[in-house]
Amino acid sequence: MNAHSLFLTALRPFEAARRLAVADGERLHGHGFEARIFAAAASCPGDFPGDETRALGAILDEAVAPLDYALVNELIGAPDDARIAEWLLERAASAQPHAIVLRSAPDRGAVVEPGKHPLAWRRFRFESAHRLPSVPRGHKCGRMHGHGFEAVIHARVDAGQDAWRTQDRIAEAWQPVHEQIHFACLNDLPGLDNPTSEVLARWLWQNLTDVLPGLTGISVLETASAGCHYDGRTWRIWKAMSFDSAVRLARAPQGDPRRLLHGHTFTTRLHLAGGLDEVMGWVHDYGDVKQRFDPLFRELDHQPLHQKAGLEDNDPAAIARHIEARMAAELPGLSRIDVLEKPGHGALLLRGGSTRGLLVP
Ligand SMILES: Nc1nc2c(c(=O)[nH]1)N=C([C@H](O)[C@H](O)COP(=O)(O)OP(=O)(O)OP(=O)(O)O)CN2
Repeated sequence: MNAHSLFLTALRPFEAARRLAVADGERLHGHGFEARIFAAAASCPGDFPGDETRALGAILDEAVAPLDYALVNELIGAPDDARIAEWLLERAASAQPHAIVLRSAPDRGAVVEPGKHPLAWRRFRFESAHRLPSVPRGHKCGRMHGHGFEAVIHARVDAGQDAWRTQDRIAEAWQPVHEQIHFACLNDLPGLDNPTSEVLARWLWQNLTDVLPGLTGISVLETASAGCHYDGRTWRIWKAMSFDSAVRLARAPQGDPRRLLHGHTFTTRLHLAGGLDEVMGWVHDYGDVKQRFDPLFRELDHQPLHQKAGLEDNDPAAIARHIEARMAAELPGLSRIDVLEKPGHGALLLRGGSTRGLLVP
């Protein structure tokens, strides 16, 4: 376990107005923003073991509070997404954040990490058919089918530039690609005869890298629960599964409601990193990840976790460790286990300690 690192994440929505000097003038407008923080578990001690995610959420809440129902320009100059995220990074300094991810609208936002260039991101949807020709006979993905795919594209914000300009550059670069893949059968496109998420992510990279300087990563979300991230060199795939469980935090002090029996709809995302199997065109079949997780899923779903041997602590970090111990041998390439107890709040256990790709999508 020594080489592993444990991160926590918390999320806080806020409503705010801002004026931005965008291409067509400086207009007052409003957003339903969402700020997400990532920090090493060691830097956000809680009041008791298992309280760390709440403690991180409290730091983020305090950081965000002045922006909620406010005019952002009164606090931050030229408040594009990256500058707001940088401001929050400073205000949440007590958690020594690894990063802040800001979403100003469902399809755009920025990522800031201390000492690094901010990134801007855009999210796009395309409606496409495909079939995977190499899967074994009877595999459902061998049939012609389709998805409402999504892609999330990250690119570096140039020094001194506004993040919205990078977001616009991403959209401009995306448009010609979108015209090829939206309302199309992916298998018909040159280079996409085996259009897995991984092959599609690489194909998008090849099509975007020359026209989008500063491109850092492409995520392809094939379904709501499965997707992959490609950074031009390596892939990371994930499969998400939800389980509904009864829990109690036995180490919470008397009077804390979390000491009482309660419950959560947990989401776990199992990530696998590696190269492509050149025949299958994938790192590992999403369906197989789900299948291998199934025995453990049955032990967690609709179960009282506080009574489960080896799972005396029921907080997301403890559950992530439990999943890691059970799944590491089952899934070679398992690189990360996320356990969220509600959307945006939970633990991320990185196997091997590398934080590459921690923040996306
Ligand atoms: N590593 C990959 N595995 C799979 C890919 C892929 O592109 N890369 N593609 C498929 C299929 O196209 C399939 O439609 C999506 O997979 P899956 O997550 O298994 O499908 P569901 O969302 O329908 O799964 P649930 O059972 O509903 O969770 C297969 N594998």
